[in-house]
Amino acid sequence: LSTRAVIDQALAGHSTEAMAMAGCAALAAAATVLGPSLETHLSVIVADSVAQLHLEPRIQRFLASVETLEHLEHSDFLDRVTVLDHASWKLTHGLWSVIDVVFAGLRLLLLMLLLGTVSPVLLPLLVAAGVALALDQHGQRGVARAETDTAESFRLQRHLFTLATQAATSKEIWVAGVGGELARRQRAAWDEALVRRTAARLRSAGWRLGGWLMFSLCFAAGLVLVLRLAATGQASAGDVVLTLTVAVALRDSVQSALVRAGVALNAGTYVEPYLWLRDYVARHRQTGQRLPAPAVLRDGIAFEGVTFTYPGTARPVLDDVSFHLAAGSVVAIVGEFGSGKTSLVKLLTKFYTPDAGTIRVDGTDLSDLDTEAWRSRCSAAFQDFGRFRIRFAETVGLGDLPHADTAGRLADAVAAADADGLVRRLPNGMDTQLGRLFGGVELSGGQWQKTALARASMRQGPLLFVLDEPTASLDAPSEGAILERYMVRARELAARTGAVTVIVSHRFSTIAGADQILVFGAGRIMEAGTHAELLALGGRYADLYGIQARAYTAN
Ligand SMILES: Nc1ncnc2c1ncn2[C@@H]1O[C@H](COP(=O)(O)OP(=O)(O)OP(=O)(O)O)[C@@H](O)[C@H]1O
Repeated sequence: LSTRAVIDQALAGHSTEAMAMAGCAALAAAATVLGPSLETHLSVIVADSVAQLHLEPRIQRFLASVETLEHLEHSDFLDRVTVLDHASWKLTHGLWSVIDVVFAGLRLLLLMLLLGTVSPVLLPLLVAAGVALALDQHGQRGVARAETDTAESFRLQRHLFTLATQAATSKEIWVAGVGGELARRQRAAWDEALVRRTAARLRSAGWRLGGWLMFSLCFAAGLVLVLRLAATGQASAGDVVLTLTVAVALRDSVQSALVRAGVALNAGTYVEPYLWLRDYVARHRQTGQRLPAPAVLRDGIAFEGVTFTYPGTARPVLDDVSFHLAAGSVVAIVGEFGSGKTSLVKLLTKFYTPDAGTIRVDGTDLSDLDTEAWRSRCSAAFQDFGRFRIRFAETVGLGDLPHADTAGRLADAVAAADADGLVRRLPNGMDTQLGRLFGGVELSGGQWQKTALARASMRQGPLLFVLDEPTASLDAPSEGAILERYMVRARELAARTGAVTVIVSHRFSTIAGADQILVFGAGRIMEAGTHAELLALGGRYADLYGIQARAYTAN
């Protein structure tokens, strides 16, 4: 507007007005340069703080508040988590772009009003710009769909990449010489995802190009019209300059609106999984009032006709299983690989719910107990134990967060896991940072297992103490020392809370002292009794025990 006024006033010989208008034009130009730069800085600051401080912890809290672990088997859940991985910044930045789009729209509207002051015939250009935007958004939606649809291939590619680059797995890959094959599979998974994503992006570019061409043609026609108006004296020289200036600004504005709309729409790719996840968690969070866990166990834990099948599979891994774990007892579970031992432990810790039958804790259905309250009375060391690369004291303290800083508790837990010698060898003792990734000390498999055992020994009053293959990565002297300590600990816990200690093991030497031994086979209990009773029975347990005993003797 100022530019048009400068030209028209100058041509009319009004130099003072022309100077004043030139000043206005300079101010407007300065604002145009400063505004976007300030906005960019502000958007980065806001996106960073919202993403890191609020969104990522929120997504983690979502995931942590699902009652069971069944969701980890659902591919639609995993697809969304894959899309959301590292996406919080993009999501926040994208949402900021929605504000940008609104302002870009207002700017477009203003430009069109300016054109309207030259001739109302130019106004339909706004419709042309709208159509161009709509075509662009249509293309972007296709890209978003392709990203969600190919999330599984993408996940496979990431998984294969991680396998090939992590120290633990790359050793096996190196020795087996399958690096090339894994790279080929990784490439195939990546290609599959990339082909669909690229096709969607090319289609999207086509829609964008088509829309922009259509708009450019309309604008060229408008410009011809203004020139003809000027030729017949119905428009001034200032009008022609205004139309040309707006032409350039309009082109930039439409392009910027398209880009911003693209970013905002891309945020939609992350908004959908985020909202889906939020709804999923709301549906699967524990609802209603549940019963507290008992203070002490008096009767014990009973499985009554329990059947369980993993989600998405057909065959039950536990099939109509019934048994009683007496309060205060040490129960060993043995059986062949894949016979359902760990699955049983997962049901006990409420990671899954049975399809049929009931698990009772002192007569109360486990599903009626408050999940968090029950888990807070469980201690467990799993065979696929976590390797938490933080300070040694912290990795142990995670087992009982309220007492993570209590030196006495930590020391007892370390002693229970026979890890005192390990701590003495660490350069900074309990304060040693673990993991080479963070400049700390890397532990061996057995040493990591000891940290898991120590973590599981932190709680002083569990009702259920689970040791799933507790000594699989340990040498014979450590195994002996640890089992001796855990037997003592089991008796102490039994006296304190009536706790049941469950030991899952393939090593029969580790379980001979148990009060009850359950022998599993194909998801059912084949035999049950004490070591002496089962040997006298001369069945499966006696066979397996005999094989192991002969192997030890031969060694
Ligand atoms: N998350 C899962 N989804 C589907 N099937 C599973 C899952 N976890 C285990 N299974 C299957 O359930 C069966 C029982 O597995 P489980 O881990 O309970 O056996 P296990 O007796 O503990 O075996 P191991 O001695 O090898 O540890 C196996 O056939 C296994 O393939």
